[in-house]
Amino acid sequence: MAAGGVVWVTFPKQNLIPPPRKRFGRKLRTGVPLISSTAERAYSEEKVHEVVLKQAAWVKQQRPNEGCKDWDLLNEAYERCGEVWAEYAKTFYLGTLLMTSERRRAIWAIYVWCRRTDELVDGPNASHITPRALDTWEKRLGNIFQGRPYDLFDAALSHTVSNYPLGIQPFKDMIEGMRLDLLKTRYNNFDELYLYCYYVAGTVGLMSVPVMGIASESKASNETVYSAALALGIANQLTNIIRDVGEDCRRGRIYLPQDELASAGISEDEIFRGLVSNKWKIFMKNQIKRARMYFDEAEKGVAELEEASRWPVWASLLLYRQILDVIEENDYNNFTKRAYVGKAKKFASLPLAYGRAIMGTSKFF
Ligand SMILES: CC(C)=CCC/C(C)=C/CC/C(C)=C/CC/C(C)=C/COP(=O)(O)OP(=O)(O)O
Repeated sequence: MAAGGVVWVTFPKQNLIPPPRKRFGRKLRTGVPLISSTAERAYSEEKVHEVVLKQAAWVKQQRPNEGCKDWDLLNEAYERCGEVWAEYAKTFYLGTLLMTSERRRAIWAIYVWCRRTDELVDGPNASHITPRALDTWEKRLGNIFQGRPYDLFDAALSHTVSNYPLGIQPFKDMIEGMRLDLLKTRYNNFDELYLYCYYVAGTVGLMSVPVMGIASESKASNETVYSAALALGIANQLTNIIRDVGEDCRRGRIYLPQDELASAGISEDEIFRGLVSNKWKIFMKNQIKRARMYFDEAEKGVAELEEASRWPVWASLLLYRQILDVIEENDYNNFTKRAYVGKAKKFASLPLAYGRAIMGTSKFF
């Protein structure tokens, strides 16, 4: 776990540089580039250096009189992270809006790095991504932690890891999850699936705690709080997997445990055909039950967080948990119906989340 490995780095301000826009492949609706696929595939250390020099020159050229105020660039870096996060994480974005601004920015920077990492194997250029590209990404991660960011998004994270006691291990583990995802399209049993969920989402829980903060009055051990955070990541990912069965199998991936599918008598052919049979419904009920168990586990830890972080965490927990309710309402058709929590429902859960946050427990609300 991340709790022990605290890494402090000094952030070198002169490295705050904008990304090489032209090289970015994918653009979001807001025009924000997300990942530089060509660069990810082809860049070498020398090329990076060359790009960095070009960018530094660009900065000077753009702001000749201003003398390139690093603080402005840093703000821009965080703002861009916010834009990406708003575009991508519809469910979690709302929760981050409830945080203090400093924490919100840090969480955006962390989550955007996670999103970009995920995008390497899940995005439009995924077919070009090799284990070597992930090695390069990991090297770049090391540079971020040493205060040598490559682009603007990295710069925000570099600043964040210098501001909060974040360890590098969960970030590395997430890259390991991507390595796994490159090679693996089936999971034999829940143990294997759990490991995958840890890599791709449990790690996010571990990264979040140092930013959210543990309440000074909390009597719980660090392990308890980190376990709850890990459980929330696992619960979210299991929910995600249950929600996206149809979408994933169209990409040739089945994350559901093979042994459990076999015991339920469900064949791959039925999954590919999107058959919502009775046995599928029973199987789904059990998968949902397990995801809820992890949510329950996570709930126990929220009250241990700093007060200002409880509401946002409760909000995102309740929002994501509701996806499971929608799957039930959709009568377990997660092949062609996307379980979606509408805006009205989302906003309706905010007072409930607030109530839980101030009572410090889930009992009364
Ligand atoms: C409970 C305690 C003690 C702390 C909280 C620790 C936290 C914040 C844990 C949450 C970790 C987290 C946000 C994991 C992400 C997992 C996940 C499945 C993300 C899916 O992201 P998207 O697919 O982009 O989201 P959408 O469903 O909105 O599309």
